[in-house]
Amino acid sequence: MSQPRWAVVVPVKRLAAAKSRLRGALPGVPHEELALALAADTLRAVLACPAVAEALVVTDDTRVAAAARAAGARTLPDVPDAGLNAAFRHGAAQTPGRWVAGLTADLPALRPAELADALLAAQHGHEGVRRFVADAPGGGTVLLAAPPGVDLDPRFGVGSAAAHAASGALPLTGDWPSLRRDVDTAEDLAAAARLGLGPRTAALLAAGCPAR
Ligand SMILES: Nc1nc2c(ncn2[C@@H]2O[C@H](COP(=O)(O)OP(=O)(O)OP(=O)(O)O)[C@@H](O)[C@H]2O)c(=O)[nH]1
Ligand SMILES: C=C(OP(=O)(O)O)C(=O)O
Repeated sequence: MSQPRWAVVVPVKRLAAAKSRLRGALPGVPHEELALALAADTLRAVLACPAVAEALVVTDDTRVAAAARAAGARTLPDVPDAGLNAAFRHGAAQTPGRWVAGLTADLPALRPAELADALLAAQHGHEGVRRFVADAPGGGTVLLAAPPGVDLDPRFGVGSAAAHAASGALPLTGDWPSLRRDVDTAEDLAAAARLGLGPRTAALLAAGCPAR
């Protein structure tokens, strides 16, 4: 049987408001450039992943949308003032009958092979059940996956790993350091740099004064 190929929904907040906890992490680098680089490197890995048929970027940011389309993604505007989970639902609604995953856009060290491995793991073992990958600290979620015909039902936000588990999703337990390494703070950025950053974020780190 050939492997199903996934639709991956990647929401990105407006750059001026995004990644507020990272503001000032790279002195000399405009914050919006850093927020854009994180999303661009995440998307680059998604589009390079052999398990992915389509990336859908949900954003109201014109720079993000232009960069996403140039990279080969489809784009959709946000649901006005509805937040992150509405963005995931909006994207997932465009992919009826498909294997669909929601992924946060703050994974600048993401390796396509780790994403492929996690998506493969999500396809096996538990028919008709949503699966999720917790972030490295364990409280958050980086990936939520649903089989065809199953509502993605995203519960991202503070404590989302527990919220996803409570809603019936099962955790995926693979060792995927680059997938689990979301970047919210300067310390997270330093940890992602130790794993190896994508080119856009790496270039900014080289230009700025990196967090230690
Ligand atoms: N489209 C869209 N994406 C969002 C929204 N809120 C968060 N995101 C994205 O969801 C992902 C995870 O969110 P967070 O880690 O909380 O990122 P954030 O809200 O930009 O960061 P902070 O301001 O530090 O909380 C990031 O890739 C954000 O760009 C939203 O309202 N709409
Ligand atoms: C939105 C989330 O990300 P973070 O906790 O990194 O803000 C989440 O983990 O559900």
